[in-house]
Amino acid sequence: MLENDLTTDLIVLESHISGLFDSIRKGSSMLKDFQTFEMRLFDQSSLGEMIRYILDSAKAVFDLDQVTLCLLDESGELSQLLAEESFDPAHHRRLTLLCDKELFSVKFGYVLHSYLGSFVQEHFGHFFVSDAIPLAHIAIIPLYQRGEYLGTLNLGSSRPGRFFGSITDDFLAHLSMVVGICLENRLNIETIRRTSYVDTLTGVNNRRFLEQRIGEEVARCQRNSDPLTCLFLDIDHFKSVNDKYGHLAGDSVLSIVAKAIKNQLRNNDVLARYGGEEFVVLLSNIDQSTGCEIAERIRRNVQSLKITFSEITIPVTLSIGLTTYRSDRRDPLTIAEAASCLINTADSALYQAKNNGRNRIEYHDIPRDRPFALLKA
Ligand SMILES: Nc1nc2c(ncn2[C@@H]2O[C@H](COP(=O)(O)OP(=O)(O)OP(=O)(O)O)[C@@H](O)[C@H]2O)c(=O)[nH]1
Repeated sequence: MLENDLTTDLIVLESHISGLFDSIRKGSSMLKDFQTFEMRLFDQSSLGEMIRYILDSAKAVFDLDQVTLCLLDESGELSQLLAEESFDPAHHRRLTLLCDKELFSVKFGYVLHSYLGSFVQEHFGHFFVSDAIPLAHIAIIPLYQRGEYLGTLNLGSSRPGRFFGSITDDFLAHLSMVVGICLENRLNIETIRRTSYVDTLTGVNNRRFLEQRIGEEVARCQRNSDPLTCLFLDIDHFKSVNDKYGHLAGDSVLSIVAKAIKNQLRNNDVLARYGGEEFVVLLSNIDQSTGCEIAERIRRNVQSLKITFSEITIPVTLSIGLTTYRSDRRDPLTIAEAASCLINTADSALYQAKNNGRNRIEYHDIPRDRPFALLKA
């Protein structure tokens, strides 16, 4: 009798131990998956990739039926950064961006603590996509970074009781922290990258950006045998604007002229402040005659600007030099040579426009020989 009882106890104990080992194995395999997820998350090279990775991979790694993200985007910065990557949030239903803090608060409520529990459509429906697998249990985890509320990460499972227990609480708190840090870190990197290419006074791109993009534009033009037109633009007698009206007035003129030039261009054209009162424009797939029309349109538009500073009207004109590059398959220039050619030839055309009286455009052909080695200093 006693022997039977002992045997039964032993079997129960063995089964407990085996269950315990199972949970340890499961826990350790989950920990490993989570570490891999974390490492890959840190490794994503753009904001769009990171969001895609969270939405797609978290679902598989944590064996879930739905993962969604709701992010607060008050300044519109997130939308803009994603647009630059051609990531259209409208095509990603599991990502919600809300720019209105009030609306975020009304629609989502400020989720200050994680919610782990049953899915109730009327309360939590807006956090998830409705036409997917029906959800039974959900975790809504707030994302913070340095006290700033970023939004929520929302996990859904069709299994009742999927998110349960103190280990889950700790795990979700850790997940929330990691996702929050990664998102903010990526946002900071993208913001620094963007601002390092933007001229702070005029808001257009700077010379560093041009030097990077010109190679890409030349390569594209060589690949597709398309023309590439380059405009070199310089405000006439700008020194006397500063001398007569003051440096602040000069700054204002620079900024207004930059915007006026930009308004005459397509979205994908490159406009950069090259330095001082000089700007460079790259028009991809634009030939000489259309390039001259665009340059003339810019010149006329700037001449007709009514720029006032402290109630004084400041007359402003531009001189523009331009050139068009077409790659020659028989004697192709290297990308660096073609880039130098474009800038130097447009600059020499600008020099002629200045000599010929200013407030005019001049076109120069790219020279046939190869005299150019460096970008204009
Ligand atoms: N206000 C202001 N002035 C600047 C800035 N950068 C350069 N300048 C001024 O731009 C002026 C350029 O003068 P110049 O190169 O002599 O040319 P210009 O007077 O425009 O004469 P032309 O080009 O020959 O028509 C200089 O006085 C610079 O100090 C800036 O960011 N703000």
